[in-house]
Order: sequence, then C-alpha cells, then structure tokens
Amino acid sequence: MLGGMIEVTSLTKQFGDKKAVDNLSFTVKPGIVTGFLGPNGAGKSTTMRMILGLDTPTSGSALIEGKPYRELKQPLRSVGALLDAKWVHPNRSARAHLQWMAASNGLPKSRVDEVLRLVGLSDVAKQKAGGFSLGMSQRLGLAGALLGDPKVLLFDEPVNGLDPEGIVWIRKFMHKLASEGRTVLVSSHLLSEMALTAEHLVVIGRGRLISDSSVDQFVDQASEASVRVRSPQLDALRSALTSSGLTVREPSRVDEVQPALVVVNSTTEAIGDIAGRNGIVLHELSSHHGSLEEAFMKLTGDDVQYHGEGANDVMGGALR
Ligand SMILES: Nc1ncnc2c1ncn2[C@@H]1O[C@H](COP(=O)(O)OP(=O)(O)OP(=O)(O)O)[C@@H](O)[C@H]1O
Repeated sequence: MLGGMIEVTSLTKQFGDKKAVDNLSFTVKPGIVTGFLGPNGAGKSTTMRMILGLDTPTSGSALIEGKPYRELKQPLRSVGALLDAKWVHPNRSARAHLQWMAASNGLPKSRVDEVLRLVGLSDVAKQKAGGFSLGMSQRLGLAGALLGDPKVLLFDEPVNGLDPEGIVWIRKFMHKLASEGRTVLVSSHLLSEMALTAEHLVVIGRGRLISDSSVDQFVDQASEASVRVRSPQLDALRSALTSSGLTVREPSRVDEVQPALVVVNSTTEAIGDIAGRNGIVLHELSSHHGSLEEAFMKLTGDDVQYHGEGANDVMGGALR
C-alpha cells in the first residue's frame, strides 16, 4: 500500500451569497477508485480545486496525507490531478511539455519517457500537443499527473467527450492505478459510468453530502427492494401475503406467460415460508433491486439544480 488518504472536513466554499460547497465531510481511501458523483453544479469541481489548493475554503479543511496541499513539500510527488485536459502550450511537443513540467517541479527528466510509455504516447511524443485529439490530450494530462509518481490522483470528469474506446481505456487505467495502492478520486455526473468505474461513491447535491457508501450500498439504500412471485394460485397467494401484513402490488410489466405479483420490502425467505405454510405452489420467487440511476434520482431528487430538456433521459445515464 502506498497510503495517501484525502480527508475533507466540514469543507465550505461561499461565492458571494452562493454556497458552492456546504459543510462537506468525507475521506477517500487508498487502493480503490472512489467516485465523486453529483449533478451539474453540485460543487464537485470546487471541492477538487480546494483539495488541490487552487481555491481557498471559506471554512473547514481538505487535507492530503494530513496536510493542506499548499504545505506539501513536493506536491507533484504526493498528488497528481487531471482537471482540464486542454491545458498545454499548443506549440510544444508532448515530450517538451512534460520536460518543462518535470524541470519546474524538480522531477527527474528520465521520468518523462516513462510516463509517455505508461499512457501510450511514446510514438507521438515529438508531435505538437495543440494538434492532439481530446483522447490524446487526456492521455497527456494523465502523463503529467503521473510525473511525480504520486500516491493520490484526482480526475475531474475525465471521460467527458471521449469516444467509447477512450472511456474504456481511462477506466482500466484508473483501476490499475488503484490496484497499485494509490488513492483515486474521480468526479462524474455519469451514473452508469461510475457504476462501472468506482467501488465507493461519495454523492453530493447542492454542495452537501448525500451519501458516502459502496456502490452496492448506495443502490440498496435508495432503491426499492422487491420480490417477484409467480404462482398458478395467485389469488390465494395474494390473500395469504396481505393477511401476513405484506404490501403487494401488480407488476408494472404485464407478463404474458403467467401473472405475477410484486411484494415490496420483504424477503424471498419470508414469502416462501408464507406460501409453504398455506400449501401454495410457486413458479418464481426472485428478488429485484432498482438501478443506480433510480437510486441517484431518488436521493438527489430536489438537489438537481438544473432540470434541462434531457431530464427524462437521466435513465440513459447522463444528468445534463
Ligand atoms: N468562481 C466562482 N464564482 C462564483 N460561483 C462559482 C464559482 N465557481 C463555481 N461557482 C458556482 O458554484 C456551484 C458549484 O460549481 P462546481 O463547478 O463546483 O460544480 P460541479 O459539481 O463541478 O458542476 P459541473 O459538473 O457543472 O462542473 C455552481 O453553482 C457554480 O455556478
């Protein structure tokens, strides 16, 4: 384990009369990818900027290995960040850009070719960064973040605008970095992406903490757990379940093969026992959970700041 915890405590940032981050506390642990999820304007970038010492908190603290960023002796050896992929001198080659970064941060020049190889840019190292595609710029940004071989890595919306191949590549890369024992915090408004990328989720809305849990717990906590049952004796089953105090509803999807019932907030064991005691034959007994998207919408609900035209497309994964 490389160590390298991020500790955010009662962090608040006020811009005029707007609280962009509101009394936020969470920790980010090494060895896993932690997703930082929230709708547009929730305060993710502002939080990351405060962790990186680019914005000063109004109150509270954001520490890396127990210190504020500005007190780190060699920051690039502790933290690497990918905030804005297009932040390079357009006329500099990829290698020259990284050499300049290494020189100005007291890092060995030999590391430049190493990181170019790590991100797969060795063959284009001499090309001008200004002509790079977004995917290549992301890789170059990542190479810069890795220059100091840091224990902690922060990525702000790294897959924005990337093609599917680029998305898969970044996702795998983040997994690799975490498996090496690094602390990886990645922000996104894309739920479906986070479900595939992160193991742990810190969810915020309007600057406030909404949830801090594993992806699985997040879904369990927010989405309705239900049990689906099919039986040739459906009426008898319905009355046995309701007289045991369970809530039964008709399934939203009509089943052509055999009618079914949905029982909320119960377990397959409890329902199987009731059926058994009443001599009722079951043809299906299965538990179901809502999707990550449903869970997110339920939890953030009123916290979604801007309901754009695409609000109904949220189930497709994007929140803006
Ligand atoms: N420098 C600033 N001055 C004033 N308001 C700001 C500033 N930076 C951010 N805000 C406001 O703070 C809130 C949080 O913004 P932030 O960019 O941190 O959110 P976000 O979750 O990263 O969203 P996005 O995904 O859109 O970047 C927004 O309402 C934004 O308009």
